[in-house]
Amino acid sequence: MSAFQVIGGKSFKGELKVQGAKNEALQILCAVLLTPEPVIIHNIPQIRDVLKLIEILQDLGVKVDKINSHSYRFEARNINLEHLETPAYTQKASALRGSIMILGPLLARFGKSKIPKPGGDKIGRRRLDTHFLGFQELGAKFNYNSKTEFYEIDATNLQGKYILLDEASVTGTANIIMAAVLAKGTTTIYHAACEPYIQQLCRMLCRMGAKISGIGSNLITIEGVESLQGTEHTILPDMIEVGSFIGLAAMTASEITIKNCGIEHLGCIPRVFGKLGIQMELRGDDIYIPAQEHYQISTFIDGSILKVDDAPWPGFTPDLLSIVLVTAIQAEGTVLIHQKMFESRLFFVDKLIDMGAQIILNDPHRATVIGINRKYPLRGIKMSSPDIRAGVALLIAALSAEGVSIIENSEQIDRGYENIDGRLNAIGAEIRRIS
Ligand SMILES: CC(=O)N[C@H]1[C@@H](OP(=O)(O)OP(=O)(O)OC[C@H]2O[C@@H](n3ccc(=O)[nH]c3=O)[C@H](O)[C@@H]2O)O[C@H](CO)[C@@H](O)[C@@H]1O
Ligand SMILES: C=C(OP(=O)(O)O)C(=O)O
Repeated sequence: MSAFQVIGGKSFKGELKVQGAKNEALQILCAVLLTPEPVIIHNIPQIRDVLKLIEILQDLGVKVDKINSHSYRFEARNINLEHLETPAYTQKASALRGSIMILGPLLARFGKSKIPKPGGDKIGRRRLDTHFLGFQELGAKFNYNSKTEFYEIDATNLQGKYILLDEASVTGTANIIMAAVLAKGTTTIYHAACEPYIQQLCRMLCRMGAKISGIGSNLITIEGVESLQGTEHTILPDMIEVGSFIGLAAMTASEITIKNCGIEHLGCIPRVFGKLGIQMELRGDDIYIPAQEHYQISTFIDGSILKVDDAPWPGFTPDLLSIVLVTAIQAEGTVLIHQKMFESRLFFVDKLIDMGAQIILNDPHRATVIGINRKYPLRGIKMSSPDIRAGVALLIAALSAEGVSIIENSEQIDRGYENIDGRLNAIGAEIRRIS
């Protein structure tokens, strides 16, 4: 287990370049399985989850060539489905959440697939019903082996259909789209997730020859085609990283320019951080954040306490609530954070309270932050990162705190943030990897 040692209490100045989006990369990488032709992908973040998924593809027989630091060429011509029966597959596929999205493409192209219970953040129950109910609607047979904890699907002939999704699941929508592009006839998916990364997946599939309409809405129509061809695709900047850097700048009173943010794809993210009183200037595709000693949380129009909650896109992403929460600690004012989607994502506030933050955990879904308005700094402590976003929230808290903090289980942070220590140290942070 590795750890970060953080010497906090400093402000930074400089530029941070946003990496390619983790959650888009996981979808796009799975889509290379849909064609025997080469697919070139640019802006692939070099993070643990993505590199693990690339390994799984390689193990399945995909030819992978690294073109440069963030671009790869994939060719899924010879796929070895027997690999799905090996212990190596079980071990690797159960290590991350995104592996679930190889199911749709394998089902579409080869008529069968299986996967162990996927991993990912331990942030509460994460059901997969939407994925399998969708595959079943397309005519697949589904079996869950509770002994081996394997989900298995089989289909000789996928047939397009009207599908009303159980919930607007992001990976569920991606999986069903990828199964439907090669199905016979027309599939209509209603209550589809519609975030920018799903839009990116659809656009890439259309370049490969798929026929998809309704992109960007929650009603997607897909006319199945016989086969797909190769393409070239560039992954968008990671919106969760953009939000994380906005929070970091505010908490540490730093002057930071966040480069290449993909502003048009950020939805309400800048506005939500704006409600915490953080000033931002949009400069082309960059966000400039001046050093701010003081930022004040706004209230609702009637003067009542601000609430920030998550919702499927275009609502506010649940992945940034931990960052909003930590950022509010040094603001003036009060905010209620309501994490509706996940049950166990707010427990990390215990550590923030140990550091001196004024937070009440109302229940597993809600926490009230009473901003301390820099009356005193947080103090460094030893803690452990429970998930990617709580990990980064703790890192932000540690960078703002007086003294030394240790963040154990820093692999969690590496799952989603590329060389975070190197990039933050380059603008003045003091983060050291220890084991
Ligand atoms: C690899 C990947 O892309 N992971 C993201 C993906 O996970 P993932 O696709 O696994 O998440 P889902 O969209 O399926 O659902 C997330 C959670 O929200 C609940 N839910 C979902 C939709 C809804 O309308 N109501 C509701 O309560 C689900 O039951 C589940 O507990 O989307 C999540 C929600 O944006 C993000 O946190 C994850 O980072
Ligand atoms: C919850 C997340 O990831 P995953 O779905 O991969 O666990 C996340 O990126 O915040």
